Amino acid sequence: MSLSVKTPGWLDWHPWPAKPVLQLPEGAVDAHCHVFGPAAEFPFAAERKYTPCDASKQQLFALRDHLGFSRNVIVQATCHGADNRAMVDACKTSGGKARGVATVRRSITDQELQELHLAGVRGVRFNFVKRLVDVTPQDELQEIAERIAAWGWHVVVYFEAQDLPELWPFLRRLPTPVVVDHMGRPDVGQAADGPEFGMFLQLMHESDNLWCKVSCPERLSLTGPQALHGERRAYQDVVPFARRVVEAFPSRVLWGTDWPHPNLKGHMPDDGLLVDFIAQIAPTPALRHQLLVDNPMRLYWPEEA
Ligand SMILES: O=C(O)c1cc(C(=O)O)oc(=O)c1
Repeated sequence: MSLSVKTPGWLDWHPWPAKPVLQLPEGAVDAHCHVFGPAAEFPFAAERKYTPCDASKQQLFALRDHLGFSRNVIVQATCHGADNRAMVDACKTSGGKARGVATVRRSITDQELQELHLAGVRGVRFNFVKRLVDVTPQDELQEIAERIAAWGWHVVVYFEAQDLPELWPFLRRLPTPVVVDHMGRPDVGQAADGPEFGMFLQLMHESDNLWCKVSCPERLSLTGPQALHGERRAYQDVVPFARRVVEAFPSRVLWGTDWPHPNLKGHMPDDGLLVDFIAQIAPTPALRHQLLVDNPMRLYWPEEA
């Protein structure tokens, strides 16, 4: 795969997002976003499944300020494999306003883990989405989870709803807090109170250590409307799913923009309108304070929470 040729159909992040109408609470955290490269400085991994556009830390921090967030949690994107340099560089130069989630292999040394911790990393990501990665065997992941538990870190998992039954025992065994990306990617064509999403909610009920990112409506939505052209009540079909989780587990939910939105080919949302989506899923100031401030601070800046 060539270094600089974007994957066909790739949509670049929105260049001039609206100002959100929703006033975010003081200290709000964008708890899921990425940096891509820039490729000239931080080349993408040889084993990547897609080649994105560049999305630098400066561009991420400008978006943070524009949208009204105070901090970022930068999640290692799969296009960088287990080379965490771009994410680490962004965390280190953020003036304490960014923390990170890394991808590591079992060969990582204790000293490397310590360096990641000092840079601001507080979690590792395990990815089970086959279009994004060659999935790592569970025994290797378990070993990594046990090592990072000693650092007080947590595990972030990305999987698709149909894989939950198979992953269930593994998720239950993890010794750390476990954060599920993008609600475990439910099929929102099914009912929010139907069996598929019910299984995910049951896992949350049974596992006090399980957290959920109620993010990525733009990926999950089938019928929109899209967060574009001033639409401030976007992705109506995702609302019942996210709202259920927020209301049932208000102290174990996180939200993030997912900027720069890897692998979107249908439409690229306006991030300002995406922030306004939050008002639909966390309708009260108290719920929004938990979602955007209290919860991410407990997980990523516990010394300040
Ligand atoms: O659904 C995706 O394509 C996607 C990809 C990545 C990544 O490549 O890291 O991260 C995400 O949060 C979502």
